[in-house]
Amino acid sequence: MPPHPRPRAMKSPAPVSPGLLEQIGGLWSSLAGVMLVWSMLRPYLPRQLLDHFAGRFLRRHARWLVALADPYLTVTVAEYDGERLKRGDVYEHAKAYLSHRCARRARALRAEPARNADRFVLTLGDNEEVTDEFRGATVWWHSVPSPSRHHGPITWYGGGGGGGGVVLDGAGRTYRLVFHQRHRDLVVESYLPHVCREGRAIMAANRRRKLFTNSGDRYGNWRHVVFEHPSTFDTLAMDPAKKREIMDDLDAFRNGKDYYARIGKAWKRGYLLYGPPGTGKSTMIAAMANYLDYNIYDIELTSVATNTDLRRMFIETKGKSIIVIEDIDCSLDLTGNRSKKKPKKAPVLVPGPGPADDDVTKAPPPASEGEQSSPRDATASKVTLSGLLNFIDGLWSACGGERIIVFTTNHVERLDPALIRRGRMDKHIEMSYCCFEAFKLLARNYLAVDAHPLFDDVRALLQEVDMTPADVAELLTPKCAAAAAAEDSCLANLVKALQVAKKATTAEACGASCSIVIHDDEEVVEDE
Ligand SMILES: Nc1ncnc2c1ncn2[C@@H]1O[C@H](COP(=O)(O)OP(=O)(O)OP(=O)(O)O)[C@@H](O)[C@H]1O
Repeated sequence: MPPHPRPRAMKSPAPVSPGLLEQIGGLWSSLAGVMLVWSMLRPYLPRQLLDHFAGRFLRRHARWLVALADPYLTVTVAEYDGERLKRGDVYEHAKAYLSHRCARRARALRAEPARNADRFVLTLGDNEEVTDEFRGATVWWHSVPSPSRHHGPITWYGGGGGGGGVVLDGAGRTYRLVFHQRHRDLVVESYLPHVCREGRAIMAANRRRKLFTNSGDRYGNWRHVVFEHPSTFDTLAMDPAKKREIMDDLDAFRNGKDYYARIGKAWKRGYLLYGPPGTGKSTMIAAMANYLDYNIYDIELTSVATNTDLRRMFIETKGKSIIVIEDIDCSLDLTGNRSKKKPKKAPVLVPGPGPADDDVTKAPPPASEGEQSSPRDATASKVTLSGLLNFIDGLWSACGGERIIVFTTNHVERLDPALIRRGRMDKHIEMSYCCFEAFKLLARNYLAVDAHPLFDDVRALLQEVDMTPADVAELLTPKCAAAAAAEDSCLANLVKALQVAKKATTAEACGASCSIVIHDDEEVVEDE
């Protein structure tokens, strides 16, 4: 690289005609005349004018000479753009395009996992070169490895004649595209957009949904597994009208790129899911991801050291993703300075607003009475409420776009109003106890029944008793796959459990002691 033009075939020299010799002689005498006039005029011309003329003349002719000697131009596509904050989209597209189009012809390849877990994708290995044809033009792609492991900046330089380029200082791989200068317009205006378009389509086809987590990583690095949760809106038991409303909201968000641009809002949306344990908050998140075909980033806030780490983690997330903080009331003291209430799991916290970046240097507040059992050591999270607010809707939160942020909590009343106000958490969804419509869906999914004589009993009891969808689902699960008429026994057992729960509620209301035991053999027994 760059490619060498093919040597021309040798020909025997043609005899020089006398006319040509005469022309060359004339040219020389004209040139001599110009030089003579120039040397006579030169002492009378101003110095600046001479310098200016000489500079321009030399520059122009140097470029011309370079282009004559090397007519090939170079475009570099770096793995990291924006000073290494995130991997460049163009690089990803080029990589997908090359693995699809050209990797078959390459000799050095790298294997990466594909959508289907049993398969892998081959990409260009380091220093590998392949050719591609586009509308009659030949171009060359070269994969340049990172020159060192040292993390340094990317420096761009403008180029003349041979084109621009990039100086890499350990900033990831680079693809170098080389082509003849006569194809410049074709490459810039048609070929590169074609590469991006094709690459994007290939990436979409190969995409495997991923579940990312930072859990257990003090430096806030994302690790992922393939996301394969089977929950969908079809299997999610909840009031159908409410479900439809959520799906419409998600559709509006997914198709709302232009709308968000028009109203000047970052393309993101916050969902707050609240309700008792077992009402399907996590199940709803999985259904949302499956419905939108988005990745999930599950943030374990107590594993994030500082607000700066939180911001960096956010920047590293990609578009088309759901960023989740589960049980947010347990993660931090999110009441800021407004309340003395302590978080359930009591991680170390730094109260108060304050700039997001300064928190690294803040000393943790002294442990108050009752907190001695959870020592505030150096490894504790220093993420603050202000850092979290910044994460949700600060300036950085707008980068990338197409992100949904979901908080879940069992205790919505414990959260600071600033955290969940509209605009931050745009949609508040209460996940409540099982209603009859939700039960019907569970009965259809778990037992394949749409109607049964016991349905009326279940309807009446669910109006009086609170039972979570998780409990209903458990009672509707046949304990033996081969059991005949499983629906009869499961539904009967559910009715019994609801009756016992109703009695317990009544007894509790009148102060009597009562406990409910559900034995493994599915018999619901009441102890008084
Ligand atoms: N609405 C629902 N529809 C279908 N299944 C449900 C629903 N709610 C709960 N389940 C069942 O109960 C199990 C637990 O539900 P899930 O973890 O989603 O509840 P949660 O509200 O997130 O609980 P927690 O607050 O304890 O995290 C799920 O695996 C699912 O099988």
